[in-house]
Amino acid sequence: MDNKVRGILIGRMQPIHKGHMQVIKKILEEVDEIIICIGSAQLSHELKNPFTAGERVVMVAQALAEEKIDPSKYYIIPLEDINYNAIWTAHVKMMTPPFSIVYSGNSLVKQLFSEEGYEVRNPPLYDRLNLSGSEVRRRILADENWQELVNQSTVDVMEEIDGVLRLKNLSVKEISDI
Ligand SMILES: Nc1ncnc2c1ncn2[C@@H]1O[C@H](COP(=O)(O)OP(=O)(O)OP(=O)(O)O)[C@@H](O)[C@H]1O
Ligand SMILES: NC(=O)c1ccc[n+]([C@@H]2O[C@H](COP(=O)(O)O)[C@@H](O)[C@H]2O)c1
Repeated sequence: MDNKVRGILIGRMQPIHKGHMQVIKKILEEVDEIIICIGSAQLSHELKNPFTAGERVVMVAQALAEEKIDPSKYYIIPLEDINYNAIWTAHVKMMTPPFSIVYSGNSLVKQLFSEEGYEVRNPPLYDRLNLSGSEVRRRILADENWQELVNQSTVDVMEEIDGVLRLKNLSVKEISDI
């Protein structure tokens, strides 16, 4: 198709946070273009996966714009899960521009792509104690400072979609379902 070196980063981005942003910048030092794949696109309105694929696309796009990352350097692709791990890499390949390097810290993702002969790189984890989607969601529910873990544009999108209230309602529902 062309001879650009592309890397792919797959994560649920529930929501995108400053750890994702740092790793995206690091990957862009190593490849011509990055494919940012928003995983488990079919999931939303769950405590672990509160935001829709569409909302996550907006959060990712606006955070990248806020960081002034050249839009010609990335693709944002939502990707649904499928039931069959053995053919998942083919599903990813079908839905994305061609890529040769896979960046992931997820052992299953690494195993599936290595078995298919892809080069797999383990990107560094930045301030992992604080920079994770789980910690952002925990702080939202605990009324702690989650805003410092994400870009200002993500705080703005959360406000637009009433994301804090959604998460709190989901946690009430989960407790009442027990
Ligand atoms: N702090 C971080 N530093 C660097 N990369 C990160 C960091 N957090 C996540 N990533 C990258 O994002 C990918 C996973 O994305 P995902 O959105 O699932 O992140 P997460 O923060 O671990 O989410 P959750 O806590 O909701 O499970 C990982 O494979 C890793 O490459
Ligand atoms: N069979 C499948 O659909 C399959 C297999 C491996 C990973 N995935 C997805 O890839 C993403 C990996 O992200 P994490 O590194 O955050 O777990 C998740 O959305 C996960 O569901 C899907």
